[in-house]
Amino acid sequence: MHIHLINPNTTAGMTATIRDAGIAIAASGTRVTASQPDSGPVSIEGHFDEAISAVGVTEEIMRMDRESPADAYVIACFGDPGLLAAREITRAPVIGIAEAAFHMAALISTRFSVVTTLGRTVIIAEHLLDQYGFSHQCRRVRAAEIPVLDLEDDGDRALEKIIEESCRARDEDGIGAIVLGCGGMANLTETISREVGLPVVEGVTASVKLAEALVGLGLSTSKVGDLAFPRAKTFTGQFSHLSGL
Ligand SMILES: O=C(O)C[C@H]1NC(=O)NC1=O
Repeated sequence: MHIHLINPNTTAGMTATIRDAGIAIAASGTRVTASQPDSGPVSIEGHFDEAISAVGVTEEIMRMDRESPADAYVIACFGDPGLLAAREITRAPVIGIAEAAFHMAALISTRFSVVTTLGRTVIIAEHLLDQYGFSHQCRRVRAAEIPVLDLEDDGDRALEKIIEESCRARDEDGIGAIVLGCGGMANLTETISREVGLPVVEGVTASVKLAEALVGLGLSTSKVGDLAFPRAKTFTGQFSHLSGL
């Protein structure tokens, strides 16, 4: 099977980190590819960045479905930008890394905390916890206070701060697991788990395994109701190419 990972920000180095983590966890019969939009924010650190990146996510899925259809798609940003829109435009399963990580964490612990990047994005994870129905199991969404691209540009310091915040969560939150709140943390799972002494759930790898399960079960996105393909209509301006889809 073919799983395609989409990094919604436009930083190729982070796409490579995401891709390598996906390849490492994939089953022997699974081919993992990855891409990022040509246009959009180099990092996603708030509501505005999320909104802009959602267009790039849907464009990437439409491009792949035209050129090299995947059996499943993963949106590899912890805000799950464009998730439902993406599910409308393809038959393949589409998994957001936050939703996947919450499900996996809930299967191995009764309480978990999330450690993400900047404090201003905490509310985004809190909104998703509420939307997906995991608020009662998540004790707290914490921020290591690192800009997203520090994961690429200042990795050692970023890792140190993520571990520090994860240890505070372990000591203060009464939890059994940690969820990593950024696609760019996809290569840090084992190190953080070893240093903190708790199971660590990371969304990219969780998504790949969930995608394998869905495809293996022969399940795809329902085209009945709200996730049916969009109603054909005229689009104007920079989106005119979407007319009549
Ligand atoms: O929301 C965040 O802090 C993390 C999110 N931003 C990004 O560019 N990739 C992500 O996973």
